[in-house]
Amino acid sequence: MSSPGAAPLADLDGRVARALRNATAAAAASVVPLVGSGDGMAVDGTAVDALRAALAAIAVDGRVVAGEGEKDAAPMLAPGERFGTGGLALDLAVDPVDGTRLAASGRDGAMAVLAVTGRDGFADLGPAHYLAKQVTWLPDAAGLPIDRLVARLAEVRGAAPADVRVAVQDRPRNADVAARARAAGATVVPFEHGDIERSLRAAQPGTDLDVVTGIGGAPEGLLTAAAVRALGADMVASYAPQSAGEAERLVASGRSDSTPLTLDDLCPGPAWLFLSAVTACRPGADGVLEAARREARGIRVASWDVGPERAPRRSELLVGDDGAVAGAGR
Ligand SMILES: O=P(O)(O)OC[C@H]1O[C@](O)(COP(=O)(O)O)[C@@H](O)[C@@H]1O
Repeated sequence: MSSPGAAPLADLDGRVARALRNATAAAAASVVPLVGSGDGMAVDGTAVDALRAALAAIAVDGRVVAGEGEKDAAPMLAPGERFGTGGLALDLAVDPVDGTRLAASGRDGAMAVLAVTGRDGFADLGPAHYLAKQVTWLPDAAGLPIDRLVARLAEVRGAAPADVRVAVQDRPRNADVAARARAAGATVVPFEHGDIERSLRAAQPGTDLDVVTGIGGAPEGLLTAAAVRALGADMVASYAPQSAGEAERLVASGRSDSTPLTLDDLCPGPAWLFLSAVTACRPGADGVLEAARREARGIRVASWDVGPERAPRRSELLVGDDGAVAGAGR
């Protein structure tokens, strides 16, 4: 959480924003040869190396606060790692590939994704690997019991409960919340991996999803919170340890799984999220971001980003074999 007196970062220089977006493009491009390889560790390791190299050259005083990988013992950018050549103080949450197993098996929904905010602008989740999360586009609605949330969304949309679509990651730990959403009359949309992609859609009205709920990865929760903040949507979370060891570490760090984390706790100030598709992704209502693919002049990558007080933007980029990124005119 923001340290007392820390001013939230109000703006991001356009060059820094482009460099952060391009870092995700470099990561996505780096794993193109590994899509469908079956080797998830190689996917993560290659993306981490590409991201680390790209981040090193950005003119910021950067600090990693959440880098997905610890719970799966996968290569990762480690919390506390510094990056950049100096300048604006930024904190970074990053998942070099959300959907590693999707990329390794050549399925849709894998993306390189990072989010930034000002120094101390993300919650410190300590040793948490998992969070219970609820995300919805309806402001001030996250945290309602799922039956009341479904009823409220149906009322606001002037729709039947069955038209309210609730995405739940298909895991035994989420069976109860999925059953409660179904009992409330909602349509439950199970998914295997990629709760950031689903949360981005649930955080925007007019997509195929109204809610994401259930337990998923903790770093993904901070990335989601940054986007939810930028999109003006709502989110709550709580610690949800999935092993005795995780529970013990949480308690030892002074955290309790009964502590609700609101959006103001998770990401209180302005935040920016940048992503690039590894395989085809759908971050919003405005169609598919195509999978990164090799062309004669380099690897074409589709990116998407969102920041405070502006609509999401899409860009097409070309990543050269030297890692240099340029706009890709057709
Ligand atoms: O697969 P688990 O252990 O249930 O963890 C859930 C998390 O894993 C993912 O499905 C995939 O994450 P990674 O590809 O980064 O490992 C996330 O979207 C989700 O938050």
